[in-house]
Amino acid sequence: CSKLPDYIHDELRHFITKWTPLVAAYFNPYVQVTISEQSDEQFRRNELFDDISAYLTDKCAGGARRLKAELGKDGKLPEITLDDDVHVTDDHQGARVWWYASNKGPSYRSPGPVVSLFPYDTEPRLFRAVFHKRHRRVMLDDYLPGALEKGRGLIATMARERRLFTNHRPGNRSTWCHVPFEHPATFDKLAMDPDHKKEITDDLEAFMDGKQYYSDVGKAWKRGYLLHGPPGTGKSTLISAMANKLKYDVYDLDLTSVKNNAELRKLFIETKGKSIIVIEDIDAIEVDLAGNRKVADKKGAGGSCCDPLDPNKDDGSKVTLSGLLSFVDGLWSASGGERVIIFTTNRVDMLDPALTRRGRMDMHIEMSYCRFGAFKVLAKNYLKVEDHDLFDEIRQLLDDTDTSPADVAHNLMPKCKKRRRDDSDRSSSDVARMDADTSLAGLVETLKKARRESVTAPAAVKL
Ligand SMILES: Nc1ncnc2c1ncn2[C@@H]1O[C@H](COP(=O)(O)OP(=O)(O)OP(=O)(O)O)[C@@H](O)[C@H]1O
Ligand SMILES: [Mg+2]
Repeated sequence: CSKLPDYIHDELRHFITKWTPLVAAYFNPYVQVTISEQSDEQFRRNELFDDISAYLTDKCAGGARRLKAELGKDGKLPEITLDDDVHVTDDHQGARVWWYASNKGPSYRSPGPVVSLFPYDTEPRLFRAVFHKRHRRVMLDDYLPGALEKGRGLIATMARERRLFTNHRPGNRSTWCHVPFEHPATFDKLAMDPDHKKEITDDLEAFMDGKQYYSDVGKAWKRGYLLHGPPGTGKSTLISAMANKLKYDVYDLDLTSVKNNAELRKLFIETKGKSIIVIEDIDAIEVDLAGNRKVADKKGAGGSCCDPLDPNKDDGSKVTLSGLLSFVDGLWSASGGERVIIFTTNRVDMLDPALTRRGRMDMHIEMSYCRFGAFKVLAKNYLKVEDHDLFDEIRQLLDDTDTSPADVAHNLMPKCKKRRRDDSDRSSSDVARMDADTSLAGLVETLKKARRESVTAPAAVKL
């Protein structure tokens, strides 16, 4: 209507602008239903989008002209989904529906009245069903509910591949991309003090079974863990073991590529339930967060940081500590349902007190240097050895030195491969025993060297 000639006076222009779309809609015989990826009502991902996606993948993919294939879990069978901007048709009781998959937002309109089940606010992906209006009743009352239910059933029964997400910024927009999550870590293989390990697994089990408890006490069904310890002590490995135990997806959030709190909120909203959100090395991004801490101090942790007088105010150009904390245990933390939030750090003492204060994260887990209990797990994993003549000496050396499980594991690994190449004609149990002897002897030497160095190191510092 902006293209109407200038000589048309305002009243007529207003009339045309108001009535043209309505008249066009009246005569358009087609109805559209859109199902957006994002529900703006609940500020969470729209689960119906996933249901319909599963339904269409199963039912309609054969009719699509362009399909998107991603490698399935075993790396062989492709997982087929509709590519963006293609359509497929589906028939139900003599009525035909055209399904469109689109990544375009509000500007993407085709003529006809729109029944929007889940309206959108910012460029979500969406599915759009278009059908003749004489089939309106059968489509809305029968076909669509049936398709959604079938999709939900498919999701429930499908052994869904779990995913590892990370955020990135193609263009000027922050979004998640993913790869299959295939880390083999389990609690059985994790080298740590057995009592400590049991404490963590008990906590996770209580969380998994805690739906009713969380609802009864009026708490959001989420759990926060702060993992701290020196490099190579197994923090990332523990996260993978947790994800495998809970059967959750993992969202590895890189805060350095998040522009501001609004973008952070959008990323959180886009995460699904039954997921672990991880922010690794939180101490490394402390510079930005600490700057904004001054504001959080004034307002109270987790409070607003929009102080117009403060140079560190949330001016929409950065992620602030209070912005982050509002997802950890503020109002936003309840969005999206069952989830775990994990921070990791090498330097817990350097963290902002707002992050470490009591009650902020539900559990602080210290991953420590390798002592004998943890070593026994590694010896079993790598060498299949549960006892050995060198164990007593190794116990003493591990008590005397601060060696990370990663370093111990490194000592148990490479020599095995070397020996196997040299000794292909020996029996496998002989080779395994010799591997163990060599690796453990090598470990003893490494630990002795580390002990010597740790004794001389302080003197060197004084000089
Ligand atoms: N507790 C452990 N149990 C089993 N394996 C471990 C453990 N700690 C370290 N490892 C081994 O060492 C490697 C490095 O460990 P990991 O990446 O989990 O350490 P990290 O604590 O996350 O280190 P960083 O602080 O540098 O991120 C792992 O791939 C794993 O093989
Ligand atoms: Mg790590």
